[in-house]
Amino acid sequence: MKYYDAIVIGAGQAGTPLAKKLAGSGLKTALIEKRWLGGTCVNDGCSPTKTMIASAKAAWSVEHNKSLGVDSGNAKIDFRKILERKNDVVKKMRSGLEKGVSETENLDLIEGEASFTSEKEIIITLKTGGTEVASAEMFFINTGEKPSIPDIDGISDIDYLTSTTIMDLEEIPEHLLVLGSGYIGMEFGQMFRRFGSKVTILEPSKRILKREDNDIAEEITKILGAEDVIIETETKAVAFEKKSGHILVTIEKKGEKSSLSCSHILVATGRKPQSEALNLNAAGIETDEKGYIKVNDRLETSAKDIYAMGDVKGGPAFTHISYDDYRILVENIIEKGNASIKNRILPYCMFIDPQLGRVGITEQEAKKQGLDIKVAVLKNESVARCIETGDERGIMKAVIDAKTGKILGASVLAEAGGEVVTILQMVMMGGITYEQIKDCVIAHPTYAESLNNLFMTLDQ
Ligand SMILES: Cc1cc2nc3c(=O)[nH]c(=O)nc-3n(C[C@H](O)[C@H](O)[C@H](O)COP(=O)(O)OP(=O)(O)OC[C@H]3O[C@@H](n4cnc5c(N)ncnc54)[C@H](O)[C@@H]3O)c2cc1C
Ligand SMILES: NC(=O)c1ccc[n+]([C@@H]2O[C@H](COP(=O)([O-])OP(=O)(O)OC[C@H]3O[C@@H](n4cnc5c(N)ncnc54)[C@H](O)[C@@H]3O)[C@@H](O)[C@H]2O)c1
Repeated sequence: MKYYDAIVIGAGQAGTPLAKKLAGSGLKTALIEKRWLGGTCVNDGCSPTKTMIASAKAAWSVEHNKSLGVDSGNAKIDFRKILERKNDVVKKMRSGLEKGVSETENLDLIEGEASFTSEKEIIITLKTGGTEVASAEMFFINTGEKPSIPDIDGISDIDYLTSTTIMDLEEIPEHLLVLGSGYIGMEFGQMFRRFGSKVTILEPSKRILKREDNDIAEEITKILGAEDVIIETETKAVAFEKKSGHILVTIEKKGEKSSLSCSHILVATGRKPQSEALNLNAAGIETDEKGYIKVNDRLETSAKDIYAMGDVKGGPAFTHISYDDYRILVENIIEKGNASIKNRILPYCMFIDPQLGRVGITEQEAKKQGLDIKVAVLKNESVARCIETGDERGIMKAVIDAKTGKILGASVLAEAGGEVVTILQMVMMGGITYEQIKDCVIAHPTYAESLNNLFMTLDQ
């Protein structure tokens, strides 16, 4: 048996930097990873998708540029090159992490799957075969999530794709049917449409992107509709059948059944925690009914000296949240501070084009909470920068506390929406009021300048 001061299970967005930091502080540390360093973000999530989305944007621009007076013919998609570039980006990022970990003193990387045998001990099923037992004073769990596959008649008989396997496809699907209109469904749907696939998105709910405001969802539906992405709401797939060369899907819309044929299916119906293999009961670690590890505001689990970080603890599943969990644990464990995840402002960006940058509360959520709010809304067709660059798609809005004038949340559906919303995030952090932004001198004609105009709408 090997003895450590700290064992980190899962080399995701929190696990890898935390293992390095713990080892750097003098603690004998082990990092256990069953697959690859970098976890979902680097290998299957943010980086590979955003690399491919950049290619899809380039393809779209070829056509769009014609409206700007630049005609470079028709876009020719070299899918092999797109995949090669994506693989190179992933490899480069992953090898940077491998180098960092291997050069860290006091840190052992053990490649295998960890499972608790008691509160202080784990067994690791090694990648190379065999097992190893290790014990530690402290454990940090960062095992992330994996795609959740709905139980639909015939699904196990078809070769459905997930967000992981779709990135290794060597051909562009002729007709991609996407189940689910969350971030994954929307990003891949638009991307493959731009590569030339026919794309149909099925969403059982009344509308797409339930967490977002209705006007934002409607605008996105319009934008994707203009690119011929077919979105069917209140529609679900109820059966699949493999036919020669295609998949026959029985769909149900408001109780009416019909069928459609497609070449590929992407299941993007949500993700579930990777907590089963951990045998959490053996360590007395409590989970919720879905298997997410329960933590308090300091990321402590129900078991003493065992912490959970990132997606596996439930809540918003984003790289920057997992990374912030790492920061909180460093502050509390190494620097003996008292950091908490309470009242953390939540920003995120959905990388459809134009991007949906989001921060804080939505209008629908504010109304649900009965807050006294003002809402500022501006269409991009009246933003100088958008008019000049020839891309007037989208809308921006902010939710404001009616009494204090402070910003509670914002949605920016625009080119560089993720960047513009970050300005509002900093405004929120600084407690700046909307009147101050309205009257702030901002360089003309930038996207940021539209924030003057957004808040001017409240004077009208
Ligand atoms: C297609 C896609 C696109 C995304 N795009 C974005 C984006 O643009 N922006 C954004 O902020 N977020 C994005 N996300 C979400 C983001 O990837 C995750 O929130 C982020 O990676 C944080 O994950 P994590 O640190 O909790 O764990 P992960 O990164 O998932 O890492 C967990 C690691 O633990 C390992 N592991 C699991 N169980 C065990 C075990 N028992 N023993 C040893 N190792 C184990 C896994 O192999 C994995 O390497 C995307 C996700 C997907 C799927
Ligand atoms: N840009 C980003 O930050 C980004 C990008 C991709 C993924 N992510 C992360 O990954 C997580 C998972 O994304 P996701 O899109 O898989 O999940 P999601 O929870 O965002 O969306 C899933 C969608 O599938 C629908 N659905 C459920 N069951 C269905 C069924 N049987 N058939 C059809 N539709 C069904 C749901 O109604 C929902 O709209 C996100 O919550 C996000 O945190 C982030």
